This record gives sequence, structure tokens and C-alpha cells, in this order.
Amino acid sequence: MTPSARADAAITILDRILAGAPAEAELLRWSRASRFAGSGDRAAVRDLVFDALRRRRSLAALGGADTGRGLILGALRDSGTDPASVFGAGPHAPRVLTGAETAGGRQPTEVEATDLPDWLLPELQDSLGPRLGAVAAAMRERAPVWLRVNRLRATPDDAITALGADGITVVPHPDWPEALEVAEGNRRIAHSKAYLDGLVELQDLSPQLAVAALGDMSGQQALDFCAGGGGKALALAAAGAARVLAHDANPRRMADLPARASRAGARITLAPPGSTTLDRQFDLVVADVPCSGSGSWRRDPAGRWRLTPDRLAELVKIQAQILDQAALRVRPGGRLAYMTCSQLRRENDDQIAAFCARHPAAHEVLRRHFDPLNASDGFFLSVVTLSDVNAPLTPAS
Ligand SMILES: C[S@@+](CC[C@H](N)C(=O)[O-])C[C@H]1O[C@@H](n2cnc3c(N)ncnc32)[C@H](O)[C@@H]1O
Repeated sequence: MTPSARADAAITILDRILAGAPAEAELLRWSRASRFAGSGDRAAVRDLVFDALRRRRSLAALGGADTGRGLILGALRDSGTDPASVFGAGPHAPRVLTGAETAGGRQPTEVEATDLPDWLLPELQDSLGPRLGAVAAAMRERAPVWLRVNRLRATPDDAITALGADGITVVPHPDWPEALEVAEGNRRIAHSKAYLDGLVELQDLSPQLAVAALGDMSGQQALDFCAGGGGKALALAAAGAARVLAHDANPRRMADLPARASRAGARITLAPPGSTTLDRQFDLVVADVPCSGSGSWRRDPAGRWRLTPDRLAELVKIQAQILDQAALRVRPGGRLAYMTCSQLRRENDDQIAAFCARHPAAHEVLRRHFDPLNASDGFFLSVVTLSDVNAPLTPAS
């Protein structure tokens, strides 16, 4: 595909996403319908779409319209590329620019240049303080790809050598060498021997650092209460937990977990809702709750435009209810680890403060904020010990 044809495909996909379609599903639909597109084309179109969504507000200003055409035109102007080299340039190109499009567009205002929704700016300002500007700028860029060395199968050196044999170059994190940043070859990971043999897992840096902050788990009985695809459950098993139980209110989310666990050599037992294995208490309960995702918006760039005030309020309620349910499964003296991939105080610090206020036996022992400047993505961890789970609890409303 020519660059113009790729731009035309991106415009069509963007228009569907802006109309409310999920980004990944639209990209997949286009791939399936475009047999002529090679893997390089698919990757390039994906990058065009995701880059445009990450900078939607500023590109819409530059391109003169919040549409697929406007965003791609804005992106060309932003990079100093002559739009006429793409629009109207060849048989599969987007149609030639109109006079109004050529004359339209302007520099984004300071607020538009943050590429964040207006309604969230005060809340992000309150949560991030003076870091907001730098965090917003980082979230306009692509996120690096990180791998976690699976301690059950390999040392960092083993993993680096195996990845190298498949042409994948990585750089270990200076403080946590099991976290490997991919410098080259990220599109080869899924087919690499290191990945297929379970030596490495795809996991962003911040959740890796959060699980590392939980310390040695040797001998511990752990429950991953919101296991989803199992990223945290696998990390807990690799960190030495003697037993890991994985639960999710939507058990279909855990469908891939048995295969992932088997590849990783991890012993993880699934506990769907209602399972009697949940009727006991654990040394460690992880609650990696549903959240705004505001910490990982550069990986899910449509997420920041999808979130609404009502949905955020609903998530905050759900999180409080999950915390209360998860707390019941912590043994006296055990730990509850609350995690979000959010950067919003309401979902993080305020949520934990409210939990501790209604749970007299809870004492916070650790709190960590990660953001795209120090850990590639925004993430929150709070660890609370529960001295007596039978203490009277004021349930979350
Ligand atoms: C952020 S995702 C978990 C991601 C997962 N831990 C991982 O590392 O891949 C949140 C999960 O919480 C689940 N969930 C939502 N409400 C729940 C509830 N009341 N109890 C348990 N799980 C719930 C969702 O189905 C979703 O899979």
C-alpha cells in the first residue's frame, strides 16, 4: 500500500471509531477485509489511527475538523508534510482537499494541546499537580513495550539470550532487571521462542513494579480477586506464591488463563463466582479493579474520549464494593493489595481513605503512585493489612 492508501484506510477507520465503534474491533475488521494489506501495512495503519486518537484535540484544531480527514490532515500539518502529497495523490488516496479544508485549521489552544477532555482536566490537575503538563505530553506519545522475565522458567540473562536469537533486543530496567524494555523487534515477540516457551510475558512496567513492591511471596496463599486475563495472577505465581487462586465476576475473562499458566509453568487454580474455594481466607488478596484506565491511555488511546463523568462515578462505586468483598477474604493479619491503572485521586487515594474509614481493622502499610514519567504507565498500589476481618464494617453504598 502507498502512504496515501494507508492514510485513506486510517481515515475510514477513524470515522468509525469517532462514531463510537471500539478501536481494536475496527482495526481487525479492516484487516480482515483488506487481504492485499501486508503486515507492514497493517502496522502502519494502526500507528496512524492510534497516533491520531492520542492527539485528537490538537490534530482536530490543526486539521480543522474532528473527523478522520481532519485528524489525518492535522497530523500531516503537525509533521510538516505537504498534505497534497497524500490527499489526491494516486488512485487509492483520500480525495483531494477542498478549498475550505486547505484554508481551514489553526494552532491548538493551550488546553487543546494537552489532548485531554475538558471535564477531566480539573480532576487530573488535582491528582497530578505540577506533573500534569509533563504527564499529558508523555501520554501523547506511543508507549514502550515491556516484557516480564518469568522467574519460573528463566533468569533475565536466559531470556535476553533467547529473545536475541529471534532478533528482539531488550534493555533491562536499571532497578528491576526482570523488566525488559523492548528496543527492537516488538512485532516479533508473539512468535518468538522465548515468548512461546513462557520465558517472558508481555506486561507493562508499572504493574511489574507494583507486584515487585509486594515483596517475597514464598509460601503465601494468594487470591487474585479480579483476575481478568491473569496478568497479576501469573506475576504472583512467578513471585513465589505457594498457591494462586484466580477469580473474576466475569469468568469468560479468564478463558485464556489456563493456557497462559501452562505456558508459564505457573500453578493457578480458577475460582469462578460461587466456587467454594473462595469461602476461605488468604494471606494476600489482590484487587486489580475495573477503573478509568487513565494511566494507560496511550496504549488505549480511545479510552480518554470514551470515559464519561457518569461512568467514572459508577466505577468508583464498583471499586468500593469490590474492596469490601475482597477484604472478607483476607486472613487476620493478611494483606489486601488494591491496584488500579488510573491516575485519578478519586479512584486511588480517596478510595483507600474511604475504605480505611469504614473498615476499622484496616491499616495502610504501603502506597505507590506510578506515572508515565517514572514507570511507562500510570498505576496505583495501596497495600492494607487487616488485623481483624470480623470487625464491624460499614458497607460501601
Ligand atoms: C482491570 S481488569 C483486571 C485485569 C487483570 N488483573 C490482569 O492483570 O490482566 C478488572 C477485572 O475486574 C472484573 N470485575 C468487575 N467487577 C468485579 C467484581 N465485583 N468482582 C470481581 N471481579 C470483578 C472484570 O471482569 C475485569 O476482568
